[in-house]
Formats: sequence, structure tokens, C-alpha cells
Amino acid sequence: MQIKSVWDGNEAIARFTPRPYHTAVPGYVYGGLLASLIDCHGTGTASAAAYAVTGREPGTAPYLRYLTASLRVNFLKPTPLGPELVIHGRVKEMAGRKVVVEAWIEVNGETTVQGEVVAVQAPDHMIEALLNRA
Ligand SMILES: CCCCCCCCCCCCCC(=O)SCCNC(=O)CCNC(=O)[C@H](O)C(C)(C)COP(=O)(O)OP(=O)(O)OC[C@H]1O[C@@H](n2cnc3c(N)ncnc32)[C@H](O)[C@@H]1OP(=O)(O)O
Repeated sequence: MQIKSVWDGNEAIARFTPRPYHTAVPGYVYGGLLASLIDCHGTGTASAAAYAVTGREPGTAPYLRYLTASLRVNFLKPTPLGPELVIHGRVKEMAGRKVVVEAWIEVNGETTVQGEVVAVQAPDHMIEALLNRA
């Protein structure tokens, strides 16, 4: 998705403006894209929170990256295509290798999508694969 999740010490925020090819019903954003935004931002939030609790600078080695174990998405209202989407992520629970993140999407100040991501710390061989990707 190429989104940038920014951690403010309490929650993470990302912004994304869907393109016309992200349409399902004309005028509205495709739900699969919205689920992907919750997924990507949820795992990014887990990573940022893990760096924060260990007092480390985000993105530094040894890398703290997360895989999606579970993804739940509720589409509360249709999401209009055109305006920028603001994706929020907040840690609900953190224990061992697992982080549960609640995430939601706002458009024009209204929440249209709400979700939850169970993220589990990625094993070393997958972190290597991420680092070595072209
Ligand atoms: C600085 C910021 C940078 C950000 C960069 C971002 C990079 C982007 C990276 C791109 C990423 C983008 C995202 C993608 O696209 S990731 C791609 C899609 N995801 C996958 O392919 C994951 C496939 N699954 C697995 O590899 C394993 O099953 C995992 C690793 C997930 C867990 O198997 P593992 O054997 O290793 O762990 P464990 O069994 O010891 O469990 C550990 C804990 O987790 C809990 N649990 C497990 N499964 C579930 C479940 N389904 N629901 C609820 N909870 C679950 C479990 O109860 C336990 O909790 P607790 O009992 O201890 O409380």
C-alpha cells in the first residue's frame, strides 16, 4: 500500500487518498482496499508500539516487524471516493510476541470502517525476506 504510519506516542496515523480505480459501487471506495489499509496500518502500528515500549528508534535493527494472524473489519457506512482517508491505530493489548491493534478509518471526520488486527512478531527468516525484497 506504500502508506507511512506515523506514531505520536499514543496512536499511529496514516493517510491515503483512493484513486478512481479503487471504486466498487460508483462514488464509493472498494471494501477490499479499506481492509488492506486496516491490515497494513495495524501491523505498522504494532511495530511502532513495540519499538516505543522498548525505548528504541523505529526501523532500527534488530527489526521488529509483525505478521497478520487475524484481521476483522466492520464496514459501518459507505466510504465516499475522493476525500483523503485518515487511518488510526491504537494498541489494545500487548503480550509476548502478540499485539492486538484496534484500527479505524475516518473520512470527512466520520468513522466509516472499524477493525481489529492481531499481529504476531515475524520470525527472523521472514524479516530477512522483507529486507532483501527488490
Ligand atoms: C517502524 C515501522 C515499520 C513498519 C513496517 C511494516 C512492514 C510491513 C510488513 C508487511 C506485513 C503486512 C501484513 C501481512 O500481510 S502478513 C501476511 C499474512 N499473514 C500470514 O501469512 C501469517 C501466517 N501465519 C503464521 O505465520 C502464524 O500462524 C503466526 C506467526 C501468525 C502465529 O504463529 P506462531 O506459532 O508464530 O505464534 P503462536 O501460535 O505462538 O501465537 C502467538 C500468539 O498469537 C496468538 N494467535 C496466533 N494466531 C492467532 C489468530 N489467528 N487469531 C488470534 N490470535 C492468534 C496466539 O494465541 C498467541 O497469543 P497468546 O496465547 O500468547 O496470548
